[in-house]
Amino acid sequence: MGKPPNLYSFRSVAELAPSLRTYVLNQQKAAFEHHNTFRVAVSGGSLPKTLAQALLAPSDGSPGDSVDFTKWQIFFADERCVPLDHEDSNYKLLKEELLDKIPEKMGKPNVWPIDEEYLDDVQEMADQYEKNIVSVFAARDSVKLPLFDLLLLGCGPDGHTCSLFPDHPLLRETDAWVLSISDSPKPPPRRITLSLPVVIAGTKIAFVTTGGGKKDVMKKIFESEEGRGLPCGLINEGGGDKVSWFTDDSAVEGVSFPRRGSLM
Ligand SMILES: O=C1O[C@H](COP(=O)(O)O)[C@@H](O)[C@H](O)[C@H]1O
Repeated sequence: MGKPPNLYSFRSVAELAPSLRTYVLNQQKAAFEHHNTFRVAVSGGSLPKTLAQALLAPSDGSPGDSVDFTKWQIFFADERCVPLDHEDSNYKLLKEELLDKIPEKMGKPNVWPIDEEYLDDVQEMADQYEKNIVSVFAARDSVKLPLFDLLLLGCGPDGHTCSLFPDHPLLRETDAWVLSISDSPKPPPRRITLSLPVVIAGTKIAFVTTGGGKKDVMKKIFESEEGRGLPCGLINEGGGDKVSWFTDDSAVEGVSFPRRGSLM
């Protein structure tokens, strides 16, 4: 591995949110300068709530501290194959936590939910979702990684991220960009997910991991060989210092190298 990932720890989610905001806005600025659009992949789970806390906070008025959702393309890093109004839907979660709360003056992002037409065919769902991503970027033949300017990810207590689970054969997939899974160990079993190479190729990758329920897996990921082989560990390994972890103190209790506080 080249340079190690960045690991930032804050006393609370309330203290983490402003730094996550600054980080996301820095990536927004870089992406706008590069291609006048911001291509983001987001996870479900605990992430949308913290993300909303970061992005919906009032601007401090300084140049650069403003979210321009009109130029955001939001995809799902993974999605459960359920209707969009189902309790398990990552889209529903993001909608309720963030999208529905965006004030008019921040503009509306372009959001890419799964197509419910393919709920009965999880592989077709994955293929169609990949086509959607490609449609935003051009024809697949001419599209090269990285697809995303920023991936905003969670980390499950077992070290999974997106719907990439420990020891699952999907971790070895290197061809397709969007994969299907029918045996997810965490319910619901049928899902689609970005592949490991797509995640690792992201321009920037941020994990947001909070709460004492994550401290054992965090210690594993950052301090053991076994943890380095977990999906989150593989992203640390492949992404190096493109990867930043935003955690609260309880999630990294006993982990040896978190830097406390603001990253700026
Ligand atoms: O099932 C999932 O879990 C992960 C982790 O969720 P968290 O609640 O522990 O943060 C999430 O990132 C993923 O999008 C979701 O489908």
